[in-house]
Amino acid sequence: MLKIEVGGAPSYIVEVGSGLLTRLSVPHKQVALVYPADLPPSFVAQVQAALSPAVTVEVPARDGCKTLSVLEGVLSKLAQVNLTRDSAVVGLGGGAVTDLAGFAAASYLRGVAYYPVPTTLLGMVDAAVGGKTGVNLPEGKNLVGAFWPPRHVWVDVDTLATLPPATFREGAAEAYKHGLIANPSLLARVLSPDFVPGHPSLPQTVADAIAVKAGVVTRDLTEQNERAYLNFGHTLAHALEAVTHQAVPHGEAVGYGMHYAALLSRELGGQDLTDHTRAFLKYQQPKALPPLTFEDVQPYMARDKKADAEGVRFVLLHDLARPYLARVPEEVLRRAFEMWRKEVGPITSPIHPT
Ligand SMILES: NC(=O)c1ccc[n+]([C@@H]2O[C@H](COP(=O)([O-])OP(=O)(O)OC[C@H]3O[C@@H](n4cnc5c(N)ncnc54)[C@H](O)[C@@H]3O)[C@@H](O)[C@H]2O)c1
Ligand SMILES: O=C(O)C(=O)C[C@@H](O)[C@H](O)[C@H](O)COP(=O)(O)O
Ligand SMILES: [Zn+2]
Repeated sequence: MLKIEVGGAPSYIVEVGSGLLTRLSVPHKQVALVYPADLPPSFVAQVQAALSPAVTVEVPARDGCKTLSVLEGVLSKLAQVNLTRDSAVVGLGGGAVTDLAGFAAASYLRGVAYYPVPTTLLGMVDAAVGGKTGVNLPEGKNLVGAFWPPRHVWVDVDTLATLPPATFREGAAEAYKHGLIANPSLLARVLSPDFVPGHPSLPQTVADAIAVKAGVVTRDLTEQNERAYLNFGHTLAHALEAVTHQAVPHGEAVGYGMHYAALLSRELGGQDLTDHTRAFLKYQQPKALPPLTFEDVQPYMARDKKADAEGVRFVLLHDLARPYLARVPEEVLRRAFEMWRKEVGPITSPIHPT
């Protein structure tokens, strides 16, 4: 068992290990369990047996659950069973469900305890840790939400066995991102053939990727400065997700967006790290993008949460593990977008391999 402490008030522990689903326990009399409709039923059964939830709420798969109307349905279910303030919400599944369940916990009765149990690689290395919770609007990703840190996180790596390989590779994008912004040793480990469910080295790589995020959110929970670096690649990524109505999944959008951010970084005089982001795209084999112009994505990039009164800011890299925030002149954004668009065409294939 590996344990990572995340600082805060209060601090909490992320446990990484095997067989955790059957051993969950929380110090709350009433628990609400939220999970997606397509989750393997055995996961739900194991958590139900461990926690005896007062209410279980099944929600749509993927970002289909990250809407205000699904949130309303979840909150109503909690109210219908009279869940009290000393209760807890458990979110079991990928990052979409943990974002939704975390926001339900943050807003129900103005806040009850929240426990994520991530079952995707992306949820494990990123979404379940750090307390960003929320839902999407048609206007953009995660535009409504709250910082609501969990009380404890259980990362049961056994659950990755049922994850489709393409979904595993979606999560690899966020682990690779942690490598680029802070721990370059992760880069080769993520691309290694050993980075697969069941391999004995996987828990340590997952824990090291979590440790990057844990360190950042311990120092800057509410994104006053350093936390923005965790958004590397996300300005374009969120635009791709929103403009395609979530046809591009988050992890693939991040793979694409990291390559754009590496091109921008190089255009602004940074080290050329595009071989790294290109290597990641080759590994990830994302779905082909529809034909997109700069004008298609620009309105969504303008709503990025890193924007301030003076405009949008991008996370760029001077070099590996040397991130910074910068405004980028529009002509540079456009030039890099054209380079990116030319490259991602040939890299992608229209049929998503599994
Ligand atoms: N809060 C954060 O800090 C943060 C960080 C990164 C991403 N996110 C959000 O996370 C979401 C993406 O999360 P994701 O990549 O985990 O995708 P996801 O939550 O959409 O899950 C992908 C699919 O896999 C299914 N699934 C989950 N576990 C499974 C398993 N073990 N076996 C088989 N199927 C399984 C899910 O039900 C879903 O259909 C996006 O909404 C993104 O915005 C949030
Ligand atoms: O935790 C963070 O901070 C991140 O930026 C992690 C991202 O991987 C994640 O996608 C997050 O949800 C993006 O946050 P947002 O504030 O840009 O919506
Ligand atoms: Zn992300």
